[in-house]
Amino acid sequence: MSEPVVAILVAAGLGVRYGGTTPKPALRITRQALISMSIEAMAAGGCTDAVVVANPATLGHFARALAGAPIPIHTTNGGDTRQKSVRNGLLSVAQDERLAHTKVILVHDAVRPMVPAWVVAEVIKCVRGGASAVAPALPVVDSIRMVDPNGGPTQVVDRSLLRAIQTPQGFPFPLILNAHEAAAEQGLEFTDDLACAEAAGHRVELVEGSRLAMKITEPTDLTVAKAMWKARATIGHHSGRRLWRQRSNH
Ligand SMILES: Nc1ccn([C@@H]2O[C@H](COP(=O)(O)OP(=O)(O)OP(=O)(O)O)[C@@H](O)[C@H]2O)c(=O)n1
Ligand SMILES: C[C@](O)(CO)[C@H](O)COP(=O)(O)O
Repeated sequence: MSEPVVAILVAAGLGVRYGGTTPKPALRITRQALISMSIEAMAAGGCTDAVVVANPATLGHFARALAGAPIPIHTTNGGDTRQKSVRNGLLSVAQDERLAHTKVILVHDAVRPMVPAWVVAEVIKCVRGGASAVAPALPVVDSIRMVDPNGGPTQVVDRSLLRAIQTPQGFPFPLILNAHEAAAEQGLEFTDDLACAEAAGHRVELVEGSRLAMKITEPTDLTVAKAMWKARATIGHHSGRRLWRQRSNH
């Protein structure tokens, strides 16, 4: 049997910025819940198993979505930060007799449901090729300024050097497990797993991201995502690649 490629899907957030009573990963862009689309995207890109990290109180909302998944699903409880939720997912992989042998692990926000399979496949390929920490990234398109917290003048930032980081982020399994354990021991907090691996001394690599891998954070994002999903054949892959080639210097 071929070795597993495990996707950890973090789905235990409170969705404070989105509001409402439905857990964000149970919202819908199509007939499917966001969590369901995210799992299908991971499977389409080459993942063999998924670990869904969720709060026990909201797991019922995901039941139907998880029942129809194309790959085996494991579940575990979330923590009170994204980082703690990821760590719980990693520990559950380590405790599973079959999954513990995985070499490649992906960590994905359940609320990035439209990520194309080619992005997922590229992250897996890069880790298999020897990379320590991989994430999809996009050039920034707005002009950027840094504000002074003391009310001083704002400063322009060279946006050609900036990248917006997406998920899934990929790692060799023992490397990211150890990095999370070290962060927990030292009380370090990061906004993503790439930064966690980097703090443990590992080199970060960026691959081309996609506008379709947008994160559903606020209500407007769902409206935008619905429109993008309808137009997905024309989005991201071509225009995104052109932008990446012209501006990228990673
Ligand atoms: N304690 C947490 C916090 C976040 N997440 C997950 O991490 C992803 C990215 O988080 P975000 O979009 O910020 O979701 P929320 O934390 O739910 O949003 P908010 O910060 O507005 O409460 C989401 O899939 C979310 O469910 C998680 O599993 N556990
Ligand atoms: C992991 C992430 O999606 C990468 O861009 C991002 O850092 C999550 O941030 P959030 O504030 O937890 O949504």
